[in-house]
Amino acid sequence: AVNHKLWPEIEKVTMEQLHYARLGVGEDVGVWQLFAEDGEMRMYRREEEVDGLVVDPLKACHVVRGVTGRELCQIFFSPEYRSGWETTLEDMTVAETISNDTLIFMQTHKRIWPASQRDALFWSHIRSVPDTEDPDASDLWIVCNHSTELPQYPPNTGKCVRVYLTVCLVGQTFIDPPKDSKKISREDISCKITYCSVVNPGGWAPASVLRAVYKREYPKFLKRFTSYCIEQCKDKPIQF
Ligand SMILES: O=S(=O)(CCO)c1ccc(-c2ccc(C3CCCC3)c([C@@H]3C[C@@H]3c3ccccn3)c2)cc1
Repeated sequence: AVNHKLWPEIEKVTMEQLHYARLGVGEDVGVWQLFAEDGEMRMYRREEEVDGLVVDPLKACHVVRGVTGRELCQIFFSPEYRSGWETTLEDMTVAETISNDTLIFMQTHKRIWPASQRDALFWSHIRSVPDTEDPDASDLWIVCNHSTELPQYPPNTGKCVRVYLTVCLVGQTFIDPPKDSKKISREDISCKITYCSVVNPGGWAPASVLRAVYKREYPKFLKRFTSYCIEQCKDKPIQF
């Protein structure tokens, strides 16, 4: 994929998102508001508008037991699992396969009344990176989704308004070694997740409506996604 014309952007945005995800909510610029909590899940947002459109950045931290960062990111990245966890999807197609770790998705999301229906066209890239801060720690896995353009999918031509998004999901595996050097099992592993998203709704939608949608949909999405991963992985050999 290194010779693809999008590669410089993919490299830049993915590494920027990795840095951004690793900033704690205290270290980041701007004030994060905790707006949802459920067990180990903490969901923060910042209220931001661009041209009068709500584009509230979102950052969610969670810990999921029994799956690795690699397994979690592979499920988030792979098209074949998406309909199992992305409940707001009406349609999804892989518009281009750039390489085995980089795809371009065209997705139509279900209409969320009273906003008009949205679609999203974005490249999606998965990679693992060594943890620079702690060389003993396991690799970080990241999936980065970033809006892009393709001539065969011009925006705002049909019924849907095109959203513009940048999303990342970062997973890091932690192993709690079992006693007397038994084989590591799923009870001994957990995964720390950071999910970041900025979604520009593309066309006008009332701020109050969008904020209500975000408040309702994001916690639901992350809970459903993580339980889906646990379900998918539980009877399979661990992929570190
Ligand atoms: O992480 S992903 O890459 C996973 C791949 O699917 C992703 C996540 C979210 C979106 C998304 C697209 C549109 C909208 C809105 C904007 C105006 C009307 C619809 C929303 C709103 C925030 C709410 C929402 C949040 C979570 C899940 C679905 N819905 C979210 C797209 C992709």
